[in-house]
Amino acid sequence: MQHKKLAFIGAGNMTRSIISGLIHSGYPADHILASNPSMPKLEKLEHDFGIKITQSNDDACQFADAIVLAVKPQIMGDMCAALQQNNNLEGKLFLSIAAGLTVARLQEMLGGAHPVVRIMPNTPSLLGKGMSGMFADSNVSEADRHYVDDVMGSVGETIWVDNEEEINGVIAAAGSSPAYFFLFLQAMQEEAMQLGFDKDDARLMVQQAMLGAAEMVCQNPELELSELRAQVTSKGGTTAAAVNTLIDQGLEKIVSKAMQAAVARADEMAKQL
Ligand SMILES: NC(=O)C1=CN([C@@H]2O[C@H](COP(=O)(O)OP(=O)(O)OC[C@H]3O[C@@H](n4cnc5c(N)ncnc54)[C@H](O)[C@@H]3O)[C@@H](O)[C@H]2O)C=CC1
Ligand SMILES: O=C(O)[C@@H]1CCC=N1
Repeated sequence: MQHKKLAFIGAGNMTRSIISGLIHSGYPADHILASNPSMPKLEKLEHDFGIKITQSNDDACQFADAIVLAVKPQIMGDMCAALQQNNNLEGKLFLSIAAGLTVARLQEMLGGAHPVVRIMPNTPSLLGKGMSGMFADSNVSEADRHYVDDVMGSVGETIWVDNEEEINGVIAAAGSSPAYFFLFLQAMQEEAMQLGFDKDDARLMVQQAMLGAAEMVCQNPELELSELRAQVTSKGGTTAAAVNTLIDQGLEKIVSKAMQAAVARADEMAKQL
């Protein structure tokens, strides 16, 4: 992997996840810098990964060849305005992980047609099990696309989309979706407790079932998901009773509506921000 000087502006959950992956894949710590207004998260990053830290976004900008914009979408405008006012941004590559901010909007915020890659990662990146969907602006070079693919590949799987609107689909399918699974597990844990198990046993059962199911999905790419389901479902048995209830109660429609709501919210954020 190419080792550009890489700065993260905003040292929150996603920044920590990506830095952790980079360090574990051998990216030199002295080529990574994170900036944040307050010190505690920075100090933890410095302690855990040996990276450089600063409370000044301008210092971060001056250090870097590539800059990850990793603040909440709502504060991106003010942050970028200060960045472009105080620094020469020519020649820098920008990576944005903010939901709902288009490349055009980001370039407006940065005050020029700088090369921007939009990335939609997810929190399992923290464990190296992330999923990132990416879109590159037309003025991002092939070498820089490879670089960004390597960066995000250090924390999980990557795909590229050709049309920027598809990033909102990535949000629905991967960025937000860990939360859907957590909700499903939470509902299962609660019902297992109703069935008489204590909280810990209830959690152990549902989490282990999900882990095993996920592994089966990943290790059998040639099998359709419906086939894996069929393998558990004995005719006239207990699984059929449960799965038919989920289908009859409209699970598939609910999932579809939930994902559409995520896309709609991303569209709405793109108009507001
Ligand atoms: N959490 C998630 O599952 C995902 C988050 N994202 C995106 O990642 C971005 C960051 O999200 P998180 O890491 O979850 O948020 P977070 O709240 O954990 O981190 C944001 C950090 O930015 C810092 N910050 C605030 N103002 C700043 C400024 N002016 N300059 C520098 N740093 C500043 C905050 O102190 C905080 O440490 C967001 O834009 C979000 O849309 C994208 C995909 C998944
Ligand atoms: O909820 C959000 O807006 C962000 C983007 C995807 C996951 N978290």
